[in-house]
Amino acid sequence: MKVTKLTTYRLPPRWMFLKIETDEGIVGWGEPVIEGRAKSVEAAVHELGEYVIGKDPARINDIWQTLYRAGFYRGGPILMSAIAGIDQALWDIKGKALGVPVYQLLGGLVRDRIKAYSWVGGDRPADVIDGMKKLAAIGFDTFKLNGCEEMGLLDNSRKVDAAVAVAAQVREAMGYDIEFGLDFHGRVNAPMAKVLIKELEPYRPLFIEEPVLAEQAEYYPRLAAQTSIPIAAGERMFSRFDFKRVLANGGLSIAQPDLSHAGGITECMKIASMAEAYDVTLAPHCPLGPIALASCLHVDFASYNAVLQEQSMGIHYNKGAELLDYVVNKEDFTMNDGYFYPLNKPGLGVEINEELVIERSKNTADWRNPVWRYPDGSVAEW
Ligand SMILES: O=C(O)C(=O)C[C@@H](O)[C@H](O)CO
Ligand SMILES: [Mg+2]
Repeated sequence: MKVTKLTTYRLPPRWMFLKIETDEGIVGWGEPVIEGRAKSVEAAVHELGEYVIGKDPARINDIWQTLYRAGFYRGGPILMSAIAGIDQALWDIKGKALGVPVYQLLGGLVRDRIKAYSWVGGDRPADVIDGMKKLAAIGFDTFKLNGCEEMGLLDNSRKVDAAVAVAAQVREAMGYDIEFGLDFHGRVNAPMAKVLIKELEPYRPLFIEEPVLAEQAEYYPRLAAQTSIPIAAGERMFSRFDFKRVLANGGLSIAQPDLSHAGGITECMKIASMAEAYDVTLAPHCPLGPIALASCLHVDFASYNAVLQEQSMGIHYNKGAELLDYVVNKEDFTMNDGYFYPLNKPGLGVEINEELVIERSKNTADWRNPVWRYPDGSVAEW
């Protein structure tokens, strides 16, 4: 079998799908994207496609290593997201060619279901209680919300109290029947992270995500030493080489590689194994679409240390399309009592409505995240 063509579709809400065709008629789908830099990743996919067209799609490891090493420069969000989408599609092809779901090719099921969590509250989480109650009514008991709005490099008690008040309201309204992670989203710098985490301790969030930016990961062990709240990070780490120093330095309790940013299934399986060696759990980051989610699920069902799966149903970014809009086999993604179950169809197990993808990819908007600024006019981390 040989790869014959790569086609990319940028489409609402802010996703990109990649279709890889072969000379035997088997097609694989991947989801390479960096939210807000889709055109850059699209260009990278087609540059890297030169190393894929004409090759045997079964040789995933050789193709992955070639894509990573052959161009001299490596790593980073753009190239690793392009590799991720190509890798996902190659696994999809391999599973379809052999007639088995990808998790079987990764060693088979290590669990029967994986707990999902849902976002509530949007960019400026004020009233998250209604959202939690609606989702709790359909079985969710685990949520994630932004831990704060803009937080100045040195901010005042009122801003800290406003952030902590949201966590207090959640516990007041929902008690301990639910769990919630707080995503600091990289908005908080190290001095303020120490202050904010200390004030949040009494409300026992399940984890604090990106307490500081990945480029400040040397603070993870220091922050972990001051709190019992588990530290989570990984969406802005793009290979096992980015994770290795963070894991070795300690402080991380939950590794959150993104299957569409960190080199795909091949790389994230290696990251999962590295994390397990350091007694770090796995909770793949996934605010994206169905192919990214399916790739996460196959890794979850083959990785012992997988504990939670993010999914984008109802997420505040999904304007213009929802998680399963382009999926034919929606029923396979049903979340019963807040859990996902294995995708058992051959390959990734996602049947794409290609006609709708082609239609919706025409003239699609090029999503950008908002640019925030502090009161003094300087740019703030979003
Ligand atoms: O889902 C998360 O944990 C996020 O932090 C969302 C962020 O990754 C946006 O997708 C960036 O555009
Ligand atoms: Mg996050």
